[in-house]
Amino acid sequence: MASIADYYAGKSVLITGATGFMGKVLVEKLLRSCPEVKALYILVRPKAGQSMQQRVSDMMKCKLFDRVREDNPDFHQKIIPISSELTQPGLAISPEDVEKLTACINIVFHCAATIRFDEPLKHALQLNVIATQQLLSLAQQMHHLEAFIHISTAYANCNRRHIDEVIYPPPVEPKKLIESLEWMDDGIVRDITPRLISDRPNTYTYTKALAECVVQQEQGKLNIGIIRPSIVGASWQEPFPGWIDNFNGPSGVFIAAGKGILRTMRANNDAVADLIPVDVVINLTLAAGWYTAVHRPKSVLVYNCTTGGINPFHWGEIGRYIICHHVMSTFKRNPLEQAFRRPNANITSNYLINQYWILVSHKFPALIYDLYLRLSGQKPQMMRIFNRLHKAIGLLEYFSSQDWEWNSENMSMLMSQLTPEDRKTFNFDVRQLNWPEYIENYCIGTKKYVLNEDMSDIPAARQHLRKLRNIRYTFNTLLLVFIWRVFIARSQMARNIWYFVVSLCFKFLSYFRASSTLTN
Ligand SMILES: CCCCCCCCCCCCCCCCCC(=O)SCCNC(=O)CCNC(=O)[C@H](O)C(C)(C)COP(=O)(O)OP(=O)(O)OC[C@H]1O[C@@H](n2cnc3c(N)ncnc32)[C@H](O)[C@@H]1OP(=O)(O)O
Ligand SMILES: NC(=O)C1=CN([C@@H]2O[C@H](COP(=O)(O)OP(=O)(O)OC[C@H]3O[C@@H](n4cnc5c(N)ncnc54)[C@H](OP(=O)(O)O)[C@@H]3O)[C@@H](O)[C@H]2O)C=CC1
Repeated sequence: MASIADYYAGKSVLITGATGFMGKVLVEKLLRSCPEVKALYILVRPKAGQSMQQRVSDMMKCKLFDRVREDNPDFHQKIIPISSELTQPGLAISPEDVEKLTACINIVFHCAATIRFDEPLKHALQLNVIATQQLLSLAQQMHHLEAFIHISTAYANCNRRHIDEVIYPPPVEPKKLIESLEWMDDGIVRDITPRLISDRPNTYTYTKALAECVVQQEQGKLNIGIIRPSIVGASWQEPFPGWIDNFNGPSGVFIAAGKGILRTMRANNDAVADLIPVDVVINLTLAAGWYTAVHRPKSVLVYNCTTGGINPFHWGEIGRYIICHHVMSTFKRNPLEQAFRRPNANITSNYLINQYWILVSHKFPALIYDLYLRLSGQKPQMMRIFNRLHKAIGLLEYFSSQDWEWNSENMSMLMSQLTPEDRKTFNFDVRQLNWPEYIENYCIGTKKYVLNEDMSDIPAARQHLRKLRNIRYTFNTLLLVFIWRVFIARSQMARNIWYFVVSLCFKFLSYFRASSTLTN
């Protein structure tokens, strides 16, 4: 049977979401490990005043593509950007481009989505559901399409505890919801959103569940695979360890902890922290594309792409071993620049303890720092930063406080279908993942690739941490002296204890002085 790289040789691939975190890794891996691929058509929109061309050329300059650039400096010739805004009718693809795509595309990878947890329902529905529907109808017109791979999320059905590799009945018929929301104004939609999403935590997981249902309904004659990754983190091995480019999920938490801002977070110690490295997800996605095209399964195959059932790692372990020994020591060895305080974070499942630490370790220092900023004529900002952090952490806590069990038989089945060579090139065997090492590289990756901090500035960052330690010692000493003074002034007993301790110290001192004079 042809290897994965052989299969992709000469093929034209369509990718949505190629400018995003996972899309970029997908493009890079295809170019590097399937160098004979014919062309990658990527749907891109202009954004933030940048044209489509500008965005794509910026993307190709990214460090992620260093290895590909080394192998083939002309790799950009294989990338063909197609202007598209997925929220528009017909995905806003020009008729000429539609003709081009329908004539040549062999495989589609649909990665684009809004992954914001606080996205208004109408917009999340537009992008995650309606755009998927439109892309499927475009795919139906493609003359040479062999496989359509849809990226979903392992949390699409997070209202269940045990999640099989099946498409569950939708919470509501997607077409009916689309029709109903069409005539409702944004205010009404906002009011009914909590009732609609019901036992799901946000519009993201809700619309991703609806999208899976749409994929099933619109399957027609297409060969479809659905990939459901859990919490996608930095790369494990490829193209180099620790590559990450965003603040989503754990990355933002690690950065906030490394900056000494985040000191406490609520998580269930015994729950599985189902992180999955981005290169694992992409390797599985490419293998699934190959399998779907070659084996043409009759029904949609779903791949739960998770680690919990295979190589579990718990939030408690993160707290005890990783946070204490790795996140903090990693950041102390390779500290982030301009930290607010020395990194030191704890996770707890107890609501009240967490609230206590939020007050003592978040709000109180923020208040003092803002006071200092005000007094020195600057604009206060720390409280605002903490309010945003609390909002973000509040949205993540749903996922760190509960446990899910995913069946991942299709992932194992797919692995068994690969040649030994492909198993190495497209490795998604998470049994080999060493968590402490992975988390360490992840933290360094956030420093290098998200914050773009220079590793040569580490001595200055360490110096800054020492300065923060001295500030803390001075502050704690002053606080102690102040409390003691207040206490002494008010209590005769405290005064007596104080005089007793001082006279004891004097006695010891004179004893040692006398004994040292004797021995001399
Ligand atoms: C203590 C120990 C720790 C132990 C580890 C615990 C880890 C727990 C993690 C649990 C993760 C669970 C994730 C579950 C994932 C489900 C999987 C998926 O399918 S889906 C995938 C998962 N999906 C998600 O994860 C999405 C979740 N995120 C959201 O939904 C939103 O970001 C938000 C609502 C949280 C905040 O919205 P909003 O307030 O509007 O803020 P914006 O976003 O608009 O950002 C504004 C600006 O701030 C910047 N910036 C951001 N963070 C930081 C930072 N830490 N620092 C510095 N800067 C930061 C940002 O770059 C931006 O800059 P610019 O571009 O303007 O220049
Ligand atoms: N990250 C994670 O932890 C997880 C992600 N997933 C799934 O993986 C997929 C990729 O996620 P990820 O890469 O992290 O997400 P990103 O937010 O990094 O990327 C989203 C991509 O979608 C594109 N996009 C968004 N809106 C539009 C639009 N209106 N028109 C055209 N393109 C648009 C973005 O383009 P632009 O650059 O123009 O904004 C970007 O390329 C998603 O389907 C997500 O649900 C699943 C599980 C976990």
